[in-house]
Amino acid sequence: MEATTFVLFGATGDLARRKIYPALYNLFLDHKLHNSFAVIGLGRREVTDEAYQAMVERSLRDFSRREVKDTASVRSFLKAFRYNVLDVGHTEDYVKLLERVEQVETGMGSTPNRMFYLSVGPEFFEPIALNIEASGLGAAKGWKRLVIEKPFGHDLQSAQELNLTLSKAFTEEEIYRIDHYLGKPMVQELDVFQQTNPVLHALWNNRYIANVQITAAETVGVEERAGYYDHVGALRDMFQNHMLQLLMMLAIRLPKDSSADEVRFKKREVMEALEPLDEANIEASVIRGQYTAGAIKGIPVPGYRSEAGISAGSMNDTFIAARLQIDDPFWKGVPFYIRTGKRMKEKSTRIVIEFKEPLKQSSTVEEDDIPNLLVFEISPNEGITLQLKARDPRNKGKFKAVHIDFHTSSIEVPEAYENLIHDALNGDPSFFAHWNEVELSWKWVQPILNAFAGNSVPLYSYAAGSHGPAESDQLLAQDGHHWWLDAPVDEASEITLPDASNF
Ligand SMILES: NC(=O)C1=CN([C@@H]2O[C@H](COP(=O)(O)OP(=O)(O)OC[C@H]3O[C@@H](n4cnc5c(N)ncnc54)[C@H](OP(=O)(O)O)[C@@H]3O)[C@@H](O)[C@H]2O)C=CC1
Ligand SMILES: O=C1O[C@H](COP(=O)(O)O)[C@@H](O)[C@H](O)[C@H]1O
Repeated sequence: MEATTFVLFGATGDLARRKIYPALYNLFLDHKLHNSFAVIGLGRREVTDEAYQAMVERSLRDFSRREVKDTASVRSFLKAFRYNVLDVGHTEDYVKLLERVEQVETGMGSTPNRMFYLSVGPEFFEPIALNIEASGLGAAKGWKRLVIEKPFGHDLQSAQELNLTLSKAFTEEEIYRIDHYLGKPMVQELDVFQQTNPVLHALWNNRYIANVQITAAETVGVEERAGYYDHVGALRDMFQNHMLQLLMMLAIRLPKDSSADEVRFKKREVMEALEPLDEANIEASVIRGQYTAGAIKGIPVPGYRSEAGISAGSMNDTFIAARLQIDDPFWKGVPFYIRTGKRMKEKSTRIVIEFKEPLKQSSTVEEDDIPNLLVFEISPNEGITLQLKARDPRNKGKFKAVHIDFHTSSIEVPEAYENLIHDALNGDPSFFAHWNEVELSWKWVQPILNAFAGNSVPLYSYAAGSHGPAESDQLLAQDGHHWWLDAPVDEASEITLPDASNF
């Protein structure tokens, strides 16, 4: 870790308060911040340094996963925070910012390494990057890095344009594109499990795996974000970035101790091997859904079109499920089923790997079908479960499922933003999205965007509190598969593996 000036655009915003300050605080408590570490928060509001520090402190109390009680350490942490007024469009504000940054760096007596964190709306990414370059803020003796939040573009063309503009001020090596799913501890473990466990390594291919199911289900609706979400939908908001990143992390085959460059190269290979969809036949592989009124944990909730700020005739997707195929020697013939949606039965992000049954004659789902599954629980719970089919000693001729479980408590593991900010401060890009991945993701998604825009794909409805449209079940059923581990509707929302019995 080196001395760093952390220049935070959007310092008074929601993301900064909910994620960035708590993450920095936890890094501070874990002695992962350099002694010469300063934050300069920016926004249009007139805020004194003291008021800014009080706001940061409040955000720790409201959102930190750790109890904030040791006032001496909180005070010591807050000393690093200063605030400057800056309106993105005012070039003179960048000149004032440069003066402040230099003053702080001189005070610390440190090499001026600068991390510019853009926690602002996407319409500001380009002007900020260009003004950093024009004002000289980016010309310090030390390193400079740009951390950029999603969304990275609205479609393929706008993403390419954004990247071109950013590249006028920052090289690819200096750009850290945040995809917070890549910061989730279990996602960071995926390649390690596969690389370091000979059993998993040997099974990680189309000879043994029947299908892979990736789910990110949310119980929340559009919340306060109608203006953003109604123009974006589940495809852009979750699928193009988080879901495809999960697919890449699961499907890459890496040699042990791979470098960041190798990880990114292999992810790119996965995206290049993803079979493109035929725009004229998107509905064969993609299910688009929108929630109607229903109940979440027994509490009635309105349908999407009745949410505040959503137009009555909105055709926006709040759910998407898709079948993807990777055309490479390891994965050819293994369907990857991906789904994500708002207002679903439970909050759960997980990957389920279903293994093939060597002796099974037919591919249809049988009554007492007990599959061999490997389940990665990513959030909100963290854990891994191996479900094995075994003989039931009390019930001759029958089988039962046995489970090998490993689960951690959420207090024990760092949050995604802690991992990511720590990596960016250390110059480790392994868990950030490289431009190649982002561009290939948009390229793969673009025919679906076009089909949605032209309404050539049906928009199926699903009741809030369900597992999505019935057609998403059909997508798997036609291949002889079904989604595993969906919690029964109208029962507790905890996921329970069927017939759980631990060794
Ligand atoms: N909130 C979240 O959970 C997530 C957010 N993101 C992304 O992070 C980014 C920030 O989101 P969020 O914090 O929710 O947004 P907010 O609207 O809560 O905050 C926006 C911030 O930008 C500042 N700002 C707005 N206009 C200007 C301007 N003209 N010049 C300078 N500063 C300005 C605001 O300060 P002021 O009003 O004082 O100028 C405020 O600090 C977005 O790109 C979003 O997509 C990504 C994932 C999750
Ligand atoms: O990026 C986003 O992610 C959240 C879901 O994140 P999670 O960590 O809670 O799974 C989603 O609610 C939001 O719409 C999207 O922009």
